[in-house]
Amino acid sequence: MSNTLVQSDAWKNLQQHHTEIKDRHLRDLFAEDSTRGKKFTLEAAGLFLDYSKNRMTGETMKLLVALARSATLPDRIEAMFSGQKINTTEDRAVLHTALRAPRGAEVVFDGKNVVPDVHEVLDRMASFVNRISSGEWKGHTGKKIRNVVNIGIGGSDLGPVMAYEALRHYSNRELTMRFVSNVDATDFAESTQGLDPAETLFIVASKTFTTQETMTNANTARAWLLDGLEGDKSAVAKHFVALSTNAEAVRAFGIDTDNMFGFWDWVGGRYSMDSAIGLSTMLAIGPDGFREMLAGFHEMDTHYRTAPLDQNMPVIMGLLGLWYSNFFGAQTLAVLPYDQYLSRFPAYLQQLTMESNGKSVTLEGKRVSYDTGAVYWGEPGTNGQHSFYQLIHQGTHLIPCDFIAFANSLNPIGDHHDKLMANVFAQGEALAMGKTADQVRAEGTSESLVPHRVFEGNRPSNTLLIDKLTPRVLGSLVALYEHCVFTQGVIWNINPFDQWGVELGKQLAKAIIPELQSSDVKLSHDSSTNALIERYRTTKSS
Ligand SMILES: O=P(O)(O)OC[C@H]1O[C@](O)(CO)[C@@H](O)[C@@H]1O
Repeated sequence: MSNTLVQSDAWKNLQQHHTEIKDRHLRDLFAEDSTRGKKFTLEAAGLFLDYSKNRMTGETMKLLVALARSATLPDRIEAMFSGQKINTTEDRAVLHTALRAPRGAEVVFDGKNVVPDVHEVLDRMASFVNRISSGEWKGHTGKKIRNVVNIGIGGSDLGPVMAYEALRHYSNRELTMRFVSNVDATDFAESTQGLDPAETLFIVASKTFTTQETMTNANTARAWLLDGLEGDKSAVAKHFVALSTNAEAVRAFGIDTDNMFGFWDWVGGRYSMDSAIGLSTMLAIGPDGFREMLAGFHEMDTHYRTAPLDQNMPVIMGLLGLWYSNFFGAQTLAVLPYDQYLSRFPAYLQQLTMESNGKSVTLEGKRVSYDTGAVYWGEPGTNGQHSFYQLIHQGTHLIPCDFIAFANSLNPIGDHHDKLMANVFAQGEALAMGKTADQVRAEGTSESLVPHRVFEGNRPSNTLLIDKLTPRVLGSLVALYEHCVFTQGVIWNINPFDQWGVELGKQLAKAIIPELQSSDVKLSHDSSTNALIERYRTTKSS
């Protein structure tokens, strides 16, 4: 068991401070300091953060920053940016930040500047995108490509889908974009419904090019294409491209490596939406839009690398998240974007945060004696308000919230946007300030209903208030959360860049497939799994 963190002075100071602050109400903290709403704010890379509605004071922030310092966060940040092999369990560097380094920058890994390679792939992607959108690249029968289907899962799907949805306003509406991820055939069947194979391009996105779901869907796609094009195998070359680090497997699948866009093992799957994995994003918003997005990422990277810890947005958000997880016992964190275009942002963040920080051993392999990554979840506002906000306002769990809102709507129709924004401001205020029994009584509420209508308040939130959703802002926003995750991972002394936790299920599923396909195979699982498999065998129709 590793107790090093909880035995540190910085941790103990926070524990002591927590006993002093835990019962203080945000109402009082705001009443005591009229400048609070301006004091605890920060601007970086096009984002404005108001973190004043958190259960903290200036002293809390000092102690949290001291904890980050005692975990040598600045050194760890530098180790990541400079390409040290900080993903120790996989013996890899972690250089997603090099994917957005500007042309001409230098990021040396294994004695080689990787930035020219990054831009070489970006340039090839741009030229491919231009050929598709101009119609120069034609399908096998000479038709223009009008449909793009991205096949991938996890980091090879969630980032691309999220970015496509987020940047739809900027996208080429002549291209129909679909995304297939689940091994459930329904996903493939519904996503290809109504598409003409002669006008359809499949992007097979897989870092390893071995993932069961993706390879199954890619094989089904190939059969679907050939079926629609009279079985002519040479059609594959015009209708399939691959995004991968595994050229050999791409070739073995039958995709010409000329039609492959590569990346490197120093890019983790959930950190790859700005690599070749972003080809669907580039097809949607064009090469210039994609470069703008990369510039946003880079701006946030530079801020994270250079700003002092107490002025550093990812550090502050990471520390506040940790403050609630480790000192208030919060288990989850809600991400609530008040923008329909960010409807998939919470799902994207789930992989980023939970696959990264869902760990229970330290870098040295010892069981941690403290909680690590929180459960991230959310829905776009105002839909969530009519669903689960009840629990956030009046339930027994403390759920810190991140509100994400934009001053300008990309679809300014009537007074929708003022109403949307009134709601996000109201939610933050209601959560923090609540409504006392006296206030409820003053409204003439009968005494028996008073307890039901009281809002305790003192429920924390951050508000990111951004000018407008653009490709650049999306880049900054994603980088903000990436670095937030890293900040927490460093303090918890875990590895945010491996994902061994997904392996066991994969392994067992592989072994179960033949057991489902032949009743002759003897079952040797636990009695529940055996019985379920037996029931499946007898119930399935073919
Ligand atoms: O891109 P690949 O290699 O198909 O992997 C897909 C996803 O599978 C995982 O390895 C495990 O779920 C993720 O980390 C990754 O994003």
